[in-house]
Amino acid sequence: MAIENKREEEFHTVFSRNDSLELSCHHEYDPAKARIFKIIVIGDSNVGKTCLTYRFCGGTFLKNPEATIGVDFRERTVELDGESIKLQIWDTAGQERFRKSMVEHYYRSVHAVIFVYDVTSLTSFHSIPDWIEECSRHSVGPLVPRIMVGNKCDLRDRREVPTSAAQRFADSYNFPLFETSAKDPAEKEHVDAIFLTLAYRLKSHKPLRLKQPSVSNVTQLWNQSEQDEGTCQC
Ligand SMILES: Nc1nc2c(ncn2[C@@H]2O[C@H](COP(=O)(O)OP(=O)(O)OP(=O)(O)O)[C@@H](O)[C@H]2O)c(=O)[nH]1
Ligand SMILES: [Mg+2]
Repeated sequence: MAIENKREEEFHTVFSRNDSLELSCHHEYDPAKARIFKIIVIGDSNVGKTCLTYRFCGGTFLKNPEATIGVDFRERTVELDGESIKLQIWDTAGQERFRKSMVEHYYRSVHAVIFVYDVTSLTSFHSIPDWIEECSRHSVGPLVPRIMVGNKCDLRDRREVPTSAAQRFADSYNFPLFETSAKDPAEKEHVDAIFLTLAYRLKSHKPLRLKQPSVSNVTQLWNQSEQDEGTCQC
């Protein structure tokens, strides 16, 4: 299914700021209902995790977000090949003091992990190994898909993390890499595509196959195309 053809009405979005974790710590399969997948979004404070998840679930750029405390839950149900898939997205806190009591919950029964850095912050990029390490420490299995997202591509003049360096790093972990902007309206579909790529991956339980190192272009992943000379869409 092409992203471009996806109709807005196929999406059902629910927002919740929810202190209860009970809902979120299991994965159940019921053919009568949407399958639920838990995706955690991890990375330094201020990289744009909240704005990215809000962009995907709400379709707009969240102005003046506050630092996330603990976790914010967002959900979006998508229809993929006739099946409803509910993506339950855990927008985690980047600040240590706001996350320390929650970390165990973040990783429990997680189905996919999105590591986010800010392309204008080398520091946030250099933190990614620490986030990967935290993930491993919490027994997230090797088969749980992980992707990397470099956010704030709209700030072209302030870029500190070259695509080539990020791509080399991502390749060394065998993670697909995406660069995007939660802010730039022109990137809306790309943000959708990043999450939907994961959704397809989770639905099919097949590994993402990247034919050669490149900044991942979702359509290529989608079609498993032989010609994946992907470039940043920013
Ligand atoms: N220019 C630009 N600014 C962005 C983008 N995404 C987020 N921001 C800004 O970056 C700041 C931090 O965004 P958040 O989404 O709150 O960051 P976070 O990673 O959730 O931070 P914590 O909740 O503290 O972990 C805010 O001022 C946003 O407006 C983007 O794509 N481009
Ligand atoms: Mg946040």
